Amino acid sequence: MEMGAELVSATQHHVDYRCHIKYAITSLLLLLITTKTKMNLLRVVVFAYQLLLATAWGSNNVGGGIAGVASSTSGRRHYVAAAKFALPPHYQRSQNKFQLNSVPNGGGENELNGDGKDDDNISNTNNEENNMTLEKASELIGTFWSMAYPYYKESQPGRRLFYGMIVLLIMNSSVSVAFSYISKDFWNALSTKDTVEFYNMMTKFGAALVVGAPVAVLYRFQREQLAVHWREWMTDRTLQLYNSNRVYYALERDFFASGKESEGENGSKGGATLIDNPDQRITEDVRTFTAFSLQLFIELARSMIDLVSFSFILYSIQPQLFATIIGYAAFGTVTTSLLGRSLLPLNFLKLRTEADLRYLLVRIRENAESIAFYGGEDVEGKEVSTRLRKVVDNKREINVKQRNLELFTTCYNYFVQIVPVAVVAPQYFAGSIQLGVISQSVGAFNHILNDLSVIVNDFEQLSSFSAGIERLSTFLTAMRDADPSRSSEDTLLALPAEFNATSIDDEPVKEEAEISNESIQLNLQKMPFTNGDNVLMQINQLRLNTPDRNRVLIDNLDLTIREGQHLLIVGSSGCGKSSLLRAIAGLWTAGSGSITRVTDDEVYFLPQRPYCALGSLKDQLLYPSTESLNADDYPDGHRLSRSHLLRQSLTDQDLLDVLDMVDLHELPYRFGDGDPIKGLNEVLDWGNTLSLGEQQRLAFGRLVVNKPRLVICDEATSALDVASEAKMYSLLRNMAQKDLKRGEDNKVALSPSGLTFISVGHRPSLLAYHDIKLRLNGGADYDVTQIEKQSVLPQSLTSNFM
Ligand SMILES: Nc1ncnc2c1ncn2[C@@H]1O[C@H](COP(=O)(O)OP(=O)(O)OP(=O)(O)O)[C@@H](O)[C@H]1O
Repeated sequence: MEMGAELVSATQHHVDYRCHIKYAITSLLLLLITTKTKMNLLRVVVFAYQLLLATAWGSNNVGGGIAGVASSTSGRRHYVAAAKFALPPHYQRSQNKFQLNSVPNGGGENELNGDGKDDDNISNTNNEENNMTLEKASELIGTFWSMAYPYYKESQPGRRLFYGMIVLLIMNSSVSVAFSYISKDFWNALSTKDTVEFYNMMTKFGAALVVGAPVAVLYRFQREQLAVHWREWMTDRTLQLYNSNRVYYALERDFFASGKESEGENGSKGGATLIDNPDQRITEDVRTFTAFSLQLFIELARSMIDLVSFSFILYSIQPQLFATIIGYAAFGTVTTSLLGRSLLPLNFLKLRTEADLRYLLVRIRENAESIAFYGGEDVEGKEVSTRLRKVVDNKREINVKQRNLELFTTCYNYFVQIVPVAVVAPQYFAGSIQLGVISQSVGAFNHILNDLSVIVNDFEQLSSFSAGIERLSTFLTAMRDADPSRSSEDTLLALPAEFNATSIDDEPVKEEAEISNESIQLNLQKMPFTNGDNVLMQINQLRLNTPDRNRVLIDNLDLTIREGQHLLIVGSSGCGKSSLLRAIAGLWTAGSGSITRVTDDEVYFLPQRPYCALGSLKDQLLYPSTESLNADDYPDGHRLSRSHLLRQSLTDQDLLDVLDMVDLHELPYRFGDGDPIKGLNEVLDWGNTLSLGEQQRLAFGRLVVNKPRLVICDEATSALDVASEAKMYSLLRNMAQKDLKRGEDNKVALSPSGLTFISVGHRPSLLAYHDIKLRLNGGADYDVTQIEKQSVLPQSLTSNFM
């Protein structure tokens, strides 16, 4: 029962004798909360509550109200304290202790700074930097604040939930206090054998239960509601930042280009912070951050109230005990911090080694077929064992550190029983105080120590939490750095000014995503950007490096693509054909020169292996567009991007026609058991169901639906036979010419002013569909030629589409 549990919990609090700088953290946090923000309401509420408590004690004035409280609580405490002497020396955690459960957290020192230091080796970080200095602690609190505050600032439902929780927290604490009084009087009545008072207190207890139980339940419910809402908001915000301007790609590109993946390392390279396992940061780290922050806040708020009250009590009983408690707490804090400091990087490693192991297993699952064909189980199994070994080694090391830490904390906890008695014993022997005062002193001393005991009690969890804060902030900082539309002045969770930056103005948008000196300048412009000439893309003095900047793939490239001029890029394998397309897409930015092209919504890239999204066959055709965007489908505060709304409304029959155009007319019949509409809406793992050739043809169908002006194909027909390839390119040429002749009167509307395509490929048959050929020979060696007239499209292959 909740109330009973509160009583037991309140009692256990007195037994949980461990110390620490909750003073420091509490005051810093509350100082921040009350000064850095305008949370006057919170200040007023806390103050009012303290006033309420003081008034309550004043009205209960039996030989001094406050001493009365001490007396009433210390009696219970004394029993339990005595009982604890008989217990084995281990932590006795109260119900409300922070719980990270098994969710690991971490943040490597090598990552934490984000200052470009190439301190890759995590073990090297186990040094001075791991000490929790005051400066670092305040920096940490600042970081914590920058991640926690935006939610409460921006989300109105979040604020409502928070204030509701504060009110219920205060009510809940008041209920606990009320129960402690009722309990005191109850036991007094029992000890004095006052039958009338005993039954009177029984009645009061029942009445208090009727009020108190719902309050306690509602308080917990409100807390959970807030935790869920906060997590949802923060995860969604993190995801928005992750998806904005292809930040997710930039992070992966830098991480893999650094070669860290195979080494399982982390760190920074060329000024960019390398991010391992972003998926885990978005899910686990955010969840732990929000959940633990709330628990911490609640614990601190409670402790603050407690601390103020009982400090007063202790001081009024024995002033010298006050000095002792501060000294004892300081001693415990320093020693625990020294003994436990190596847990911080170990906790970071724990998170990463587990994530690396999981990542490998996911990779094996995704590539199951290839591995099975190769019979590569043994090789994969060896790598799994290696990663598992790292997980286990790390856990063993943590166990050893924890053992050492617990040796100290256990002794420390035992000593807590003796210290206050030792301080007041001389006065007792001198006959100036009674035994009861000693019991009061021990009770109040223990109570305060418990309030001060965050670090000793929860060092590992706090260290995990602080590592988690740093890990998350490193991730948020890296995302900010990787987003060209955000500046280092932006707060960590601020959405970019232009979400999914795609220029709709006549002025070119300049994207300079590279952090180091040189980067390719990508200018996006509404087309046509050269009057009368209809230039779709212009490349000037392009030098293209690999992301690690170790190689120059293309140098001094100048190229202009006009509307209707279809370009074929050829060259030997590895010369940089696909890389050029990546640069055009804005994915690779290492190098110099400029690329000016039409805006992203006018361009469609067809990779060699098309991506099949989760969803129906219809969704595959529409990808990446969607028929509607509804704000209700997204969490509170989500900013909707409009750039991928379908430009035209298409009926199911239109989509069946599109499938027909790409020779996939039987697909919806096959998957809909004869009913094509059913087949269109069938949800399957299409990437693993369709053959690569079918997927490539489906990708051509997407062009019809999405109506781009510039199509860029990277070996997009490699899995097709020559006849099918001809059909796909005929469709492209048809789309390029049709509208120029006829306007928009087709059943399935096509590009309003034609379509131009650029292809990369090896097959000579491709020459027939293109007008210009760019041959890359490596570096600055390239040539651009007109394709000979004899490479005409065979009529037999195109007649279906013209
Ligand atoms: N992430 C990367 N980091 C460093 N080098 C890379 C990266 N990706 C590709 N490369 C290298 O860049 C070079 C060009 O690759 P690219 O994919 O552009 O070749 P390609 O001309 O398209 O070859 P193919 O015809 O075989 O597809 C290759 O030597 C490749 O090894």
